[in-house]
Amino acid sequence: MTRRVPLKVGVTGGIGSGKSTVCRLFAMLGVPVYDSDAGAKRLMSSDPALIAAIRERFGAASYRDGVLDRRYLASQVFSSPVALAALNGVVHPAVRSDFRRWAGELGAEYVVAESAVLFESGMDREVDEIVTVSAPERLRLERAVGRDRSSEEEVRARMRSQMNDAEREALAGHVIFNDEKHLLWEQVLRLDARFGVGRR
Ligand SMILES: CC(C)(COP(=O)(O)OP(=O)(O)OC[C@H]1O[C@@H](n2cnc3c(N)ncnc32)[C@H](O)[C@@H]1O)[C@@H](O)C(=O)NCCC(=O)NCCS
Ligand SMILES: Nc1ncnc2c1ncn2[C@@H]1O[C@H](COP(=O)(O)OP(=O)(O)OP(=O)(O)O)[C@@H](O)[C@H]1O
Repeated sequence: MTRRVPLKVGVTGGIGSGKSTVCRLFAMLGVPVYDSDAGAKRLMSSDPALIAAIRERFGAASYRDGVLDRRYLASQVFSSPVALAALNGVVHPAVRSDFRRWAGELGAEYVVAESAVLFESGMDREVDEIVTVSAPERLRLERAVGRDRSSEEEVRARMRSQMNDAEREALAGHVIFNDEKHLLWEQVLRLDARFGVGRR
C-alpha cells in the first residue's frame, strides 16, 4: 500500500502566545506534532557538523562539559541580531531537513510543525497550511515570565527578535486567539475538522 503524503500544518506564535498549548490539543486528537524548539535542541546536541559550527562561532563556552550552555547562548544571541542570524543560519536548515525526514516517515493524514519562528526560519516553505496563535502582549508576558522564571526584560528581548502578531496574522491562513474571550478547544476542533476532512 502506498502511503499518502501527510498535509503539513505549521503552528506558530510568539513567545508566551500559547502555541505549545494549542499543539498539545492537536496531539490529544492524535495528530503527530513536531516541536521545532526540541528538534533544534536535539540537533545542537547530536549533529557533529552543527556542534562544530556553533563552537566555531560562539567559542568553547557554548558547550560546558559537552552540554549546550543554553543560558550562555541565549545571552549572546537575544542581545545581538547579528549573532542571532549566525545561529539561525546554521540551526534552521538542520531543523527543516529533520522535519522533512520526520514527516516523510509518518503515515498520518496530517501533521503539525510547531515553531515560534516559522516565517523567520523558512519553515513556512515546508508546510501547506499555517496557523498563528495570537494573544495580547500583556498576557504573553505574564505567561512566559510565569512559566520560564525568565525576567520580563529577557522575554521582551525575545519578543524583539520575533515578528509581532499583526505580521504573523497577515501571513498565516488561520488565526487562533488565545485571549480571555475565545475558547481554545472550539478553535482547534474547527481546524481539525478542516485539515482532517477526507484524510481520515
Ligand atoms: C538560544 C537557545 C539555546 C536558548 O534556549 P532556551 O532553552 O532558553 O529557549 P528555547 O529554545 O526553549 O526557546 C524558548 C522560546 O524562545 C524563543 N526563541 C528561540 N529561538 C529563537 C530564535 N531563533 N528567534 C527568536 N526567538 C527564539 C521562542 O519564543 C521559543 O519558543 C535556543 O533558543 C536556540 O538554540 N535558539 C536557536 C534555534 C531556534 O531558532 N530554535 C527555535 C525554533 S527552530
Ligand atoms: N488559555 C490559557 N489560559 C491560561 N494559561 C495559558 C493559556 N494558554 C497558555 N497558557 C499558559 O501560558 C504559558 C505559555 O504557554 P505556551 O508554553 O503554550 O506558550 P508558547 O507559545 O509555546 O511559548 P514559547 O514560545 O515560549 O514556547 C504556559 O504556562 C501555559 O500553560
